[in-house]
Amino acid sequence: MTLAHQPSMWDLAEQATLEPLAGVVRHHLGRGAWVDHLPGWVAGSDEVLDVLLGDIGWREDRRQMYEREVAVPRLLRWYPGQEELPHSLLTDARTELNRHYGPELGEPLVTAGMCLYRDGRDSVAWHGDRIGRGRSADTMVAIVSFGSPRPLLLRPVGGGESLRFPLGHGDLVVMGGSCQRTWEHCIPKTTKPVGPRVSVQFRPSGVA
Ligand SMILES: O=C(O)CCC(=O)C(=O)O
Ligand SMILES: [Fe+2]
Repeated sequence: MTLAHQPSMWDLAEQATLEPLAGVVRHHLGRGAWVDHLPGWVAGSDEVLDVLLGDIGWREDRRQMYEREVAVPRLLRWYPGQEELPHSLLTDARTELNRHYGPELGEPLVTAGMCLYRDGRDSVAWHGDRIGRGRSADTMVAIVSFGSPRPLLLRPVGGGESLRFPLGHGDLVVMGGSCQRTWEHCIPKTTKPVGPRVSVQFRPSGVA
């Protein structure tokens, strides 16, 4: 007799699941922007992180910076709507987000953009997701975080005090309303010793 095909207690305990989205809390930022935050949306996220940190086709992007071409300080993986996501939990997450936000958004979240922050030197600078319709129309960007906690900072376009949303393993944050036009967001670098973090961003098609 072999035990090889029996699920162990460990496997059972590690199954990733989604908590009810009803627990999400909305923060109105002003200027028609809001952020929904649900820490611990995904329970048992370790197995999802394991898959995301594997060989799923991460690539380094390069950008022109003045005279020089430099590496963007994070790895990227883009899933157009038709490509199967690397873990079924992520497919379920998109379905649940669409069930919850569909009536308010009026269209589905389709694409999944992923960022891998290898350590505290990786980051994303202040920006709004304004490629496509985010430039001119209200939209939503839903982000699920896996791995080491990193804060998402938001500040009003044109200046003002910044807000800080800690994003830990399994946490959900949704930026909605005018957020991409009237506010900017970033993931700052840190000198603290942090492990890798993967963010999965769901967006409607035509928003990036
Ligand atoms: O990693 C995050 O949570 C944010 C990523 C982001 O803002 C972007 O890729 O547009
Ligand atoms: Fe962004």
